[in-house]
Amino acid sequence: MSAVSKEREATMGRPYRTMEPSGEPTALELRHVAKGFDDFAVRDVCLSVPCGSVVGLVGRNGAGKTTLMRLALGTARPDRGSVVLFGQDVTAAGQEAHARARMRTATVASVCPYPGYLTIGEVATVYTLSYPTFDHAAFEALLDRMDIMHQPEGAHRPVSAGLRVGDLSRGQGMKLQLAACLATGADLLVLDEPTAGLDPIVRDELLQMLREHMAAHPDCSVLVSSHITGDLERLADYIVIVDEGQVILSAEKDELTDVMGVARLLPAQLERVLDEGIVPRGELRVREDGLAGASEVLVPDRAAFVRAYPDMVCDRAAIEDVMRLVVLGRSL
Ligand SMILES: Nc1ncnc2c1ncn2[C@@H]1O[C@H](COP(=O)(O)OP(=O)(O)OP(=O)(O)O)[C@@H](O)[C@H]1O
Repeated sequence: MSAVSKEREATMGRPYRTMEPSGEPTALELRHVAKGFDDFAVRDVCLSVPCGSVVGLVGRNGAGKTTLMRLALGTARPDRGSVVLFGQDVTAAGQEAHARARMRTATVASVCPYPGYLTIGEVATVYTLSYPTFDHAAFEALLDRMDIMHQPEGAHRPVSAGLRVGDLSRGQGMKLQLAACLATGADLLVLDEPTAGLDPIVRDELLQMLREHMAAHPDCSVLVSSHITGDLERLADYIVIVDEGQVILSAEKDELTDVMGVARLLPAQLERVLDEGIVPRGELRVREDGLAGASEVLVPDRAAFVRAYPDMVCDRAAIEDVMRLVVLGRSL
């Protein structure tokens, strides 16, 4: 049996690389959080959102991303571990403390959660009740910019303030949510697939608004999940990959996209790489791609790999490549 096939038996789904806590201030930390359901469990998750950063959460369907967000927001309670919001352990401090810290967070859900009978004006009123900091003028300016409502000169109220949520398209509903979320002035935004099901133009508008908001509010922090990894490549400072309720990789985004690489190797080439040991053991993630027995190989340092093996093909890694290989590949 070759070294490759012997090693294949091990390691699917094991953590590949996780970051140590850096000691810098955080908006959110999950510390060794566990939560069990009948058929699913979150296991020993550590995750942090440094103040002023965007953390992108990725993973396949059912990996546990929404559950982690619910644990962060206090709509699910951990069985073990703690949730720390703005430096305070809200799990230990109880529900009231969590509710107070919660007022400094705002969310966007993947499906517009407001009842269809509410008008846009009533949505704004609900937000005003929940967030004393809610900025009406900013909300209306954002909606105006997104072509959901506009206020003709001399009119007392915007023409679409009476439009009902149920009459909005999916894209308009997501724009409405994001506008409301940004207008809260919250310190932590938790965005669960905010661009799912939107066309590229609307996605681009939403991402642009979010980037501008981050530029204008440098202390604002964001935890955002998405299956559209290209959006995260444009937005995120850190990437956290989740699988089967576990964090299997957390890293700076630039480390993934600028440092790692994906090599496409024939069996003899892979054997040579393994035999020579230039890449440390356990640092490669390998997956056969079915074409002529070749393998896709995630390498931790593309530049070093290309220097050592100039005859082999090694491309820049996209977040999607890293996720696929870390989740499905074997460690070698
Ligand atoms: N309250 C609950 N009771 C039982 N099971 C639950 C509950 N909440 C979540 N789960 C289970 O947890 C698992 C993870 O779900 P979750 O929504 O967190 O995944 P996800 O990564 O957000 O998935 P997707 O990308 O498809 O949205 C699923 O199997 C789901 O059925």
